Amino acid sequence: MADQFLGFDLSTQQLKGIVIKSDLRLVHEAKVDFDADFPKYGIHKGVLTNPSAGEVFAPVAIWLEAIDLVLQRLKEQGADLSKIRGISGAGMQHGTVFWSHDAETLLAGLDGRKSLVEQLSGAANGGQKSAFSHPNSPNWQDASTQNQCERFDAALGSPEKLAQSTGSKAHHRFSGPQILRFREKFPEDYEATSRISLVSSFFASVFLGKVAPIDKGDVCGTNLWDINTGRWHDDLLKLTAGGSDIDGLRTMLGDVYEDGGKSFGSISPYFVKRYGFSSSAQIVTFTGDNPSTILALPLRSSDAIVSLGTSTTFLMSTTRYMPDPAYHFMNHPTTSGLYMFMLCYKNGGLAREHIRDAINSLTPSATPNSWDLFNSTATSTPVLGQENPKSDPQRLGLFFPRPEIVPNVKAGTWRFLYKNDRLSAVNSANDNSSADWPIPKADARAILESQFLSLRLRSQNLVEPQGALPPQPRRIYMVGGGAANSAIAELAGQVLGGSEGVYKLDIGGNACALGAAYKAAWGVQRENDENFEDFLEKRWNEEGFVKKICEGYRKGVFERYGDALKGFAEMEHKAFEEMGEGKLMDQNAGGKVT
Ligand SMILES: Nc1ncnc2c1ncn2[C@@H]1O[C@H](COP(=O)(O)OP(=O)(O)O)[C@@H](O)[C@H]1O
Ligand SMILES: O=C(CO)[C@@H](O)[C@H](O)COP(=O)(O)O
Repeated sequence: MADQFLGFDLSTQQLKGIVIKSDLRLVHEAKVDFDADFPKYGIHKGVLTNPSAGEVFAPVAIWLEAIDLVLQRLKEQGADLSKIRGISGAGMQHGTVFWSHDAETLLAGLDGRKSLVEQLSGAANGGQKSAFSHPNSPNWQDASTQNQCERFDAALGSPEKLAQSTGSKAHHRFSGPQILRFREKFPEDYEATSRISLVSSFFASVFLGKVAPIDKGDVCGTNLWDINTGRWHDDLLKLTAGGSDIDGLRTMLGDVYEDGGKSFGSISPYFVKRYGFSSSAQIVTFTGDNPSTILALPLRSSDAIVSLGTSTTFLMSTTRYMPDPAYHFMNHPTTSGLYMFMLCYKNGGLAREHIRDAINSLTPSATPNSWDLFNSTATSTPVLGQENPKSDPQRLGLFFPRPEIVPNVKAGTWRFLYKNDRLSAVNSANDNSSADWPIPKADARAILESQFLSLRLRSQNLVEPQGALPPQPRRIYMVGGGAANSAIAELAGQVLGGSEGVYKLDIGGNACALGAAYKAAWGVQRENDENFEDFLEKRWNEEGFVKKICEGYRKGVFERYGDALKGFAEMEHKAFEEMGEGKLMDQNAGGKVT
């Protein structure tokens, strides 16, 4: 019987499941789209919001329903789940799930004749016992914890010190500030909580039939884990637990294991009975979606991944731990001594969609949701909006329909013309078009340039000269929903460079789920102490697995975008002065030109 492995990606808007063989080739894939498949929850783009408090959250019940549905869809496609020897998954970073005191009993006693949601979610079983002390999981887009973040940053003395210890300054979405707010806002629910999971360990728990440990990469998204000592940070636990029951909180969070390929045990009998899994299928540590994505490719130093999902993230794997409040460092999910560098933006796919829709609305015959007009408008607009680079000002904009993470500013749109070291604001109101900045057409190129300039500004100290070329990534790999868009890839190459070019994965639609499936295969099949990189290298098929989309570095163009970084950083400072949250811009966003 040929062994197969199952990988999942539980992201903002979808759950994707893929089956691979031992040679890493894809056999089946299926997905569940939360808005389309579960309209009864009233969600939009996967979440519910309470804008007055900055809250963004998702009912955990949706994810339970999605697990049953995606497995059913895999089976309908002909997947033989009895062949699966290992399962791993990726949960969107950084969400938090609160289990009730009944959780372990309910997880252990799941009946294969009933659905997960019926048995685990109190709301769906007529208010009977629920496995959750709170029905919702704060989503990574949540911005309700500014107060708690300030207390976290202050707890160790400064954002720099917190970043030095935990890999990041305090972030709204991280579990530490979220748990602190949860305890203060819902004290009874906190009392009713037995264990706390991240989305990834919640997801592993369902498959395992008991609450699973948090992964060593994903735990770095809590502001509670000391990366240097490899332990929970007592001072930060104390702040979160309110100075009282630190050991209680430590128990709620559980142990974290060094081995990212560790099996936590065999699959829950629920899945054996209901879907025909083998009872020996192993549940291998589930990690965050970003750490999982870096496992989908044999990343070399100076390679970068740009993930264009609901969020935009920029990922690199590095041996250098250089924490800074501007970005995140996390433990590599499989390999000791390596770290994941990450930048994460809330205003990714949805911000681009706003401009796409505004452009489509100018043409009554345009197909709704089509990217064609957005793409042709972006690529036909000159670099930085300058017909004549010598005389025209640069067009620079920030497009944040949601509060942003980098920089930490409230929602807003800023458009500037930059010339002779001076920024002049134009058209901040979206309906106020002018010849200097025609709205929405000029926005198409400007938003892409803006998103990639921000990545370039903040990653410039991590990239190295490539031969005779200036410092830049070697390869840029595009992943996530937006990787299907060749115009976006083109702009990524123009702004960020990439001495070998811009690439995408050519196997299946989802790097993150592939990374999880590869980790499951490694966890089960590795021989002795074989590390993940060697395991992948042996099976990697460069021609079959990746595809070059376009050139990266373009002489002259790359340098013009380099010149634009100064005005871009000044623009961010202006936006921060107007709408920033928290302390100094340099501490919050690292928007410095070096
Ligand atoms: N052809 C395309 N061009 C640009 N963006 C796209 C395209 N197809 C999908 N997207 C974007 O991908 C986003 C979804 O990304 P995906 O990675 O699938 O989801 P998730 O955030 O749930 O992981 C959508 O919000 C959409 O903006
Ligand atoms: O890291 C973060 C948020 O902290 C994001 O990347 C989320 O993990 C969401 O991922 P997508 O839904 O955009 O794939």
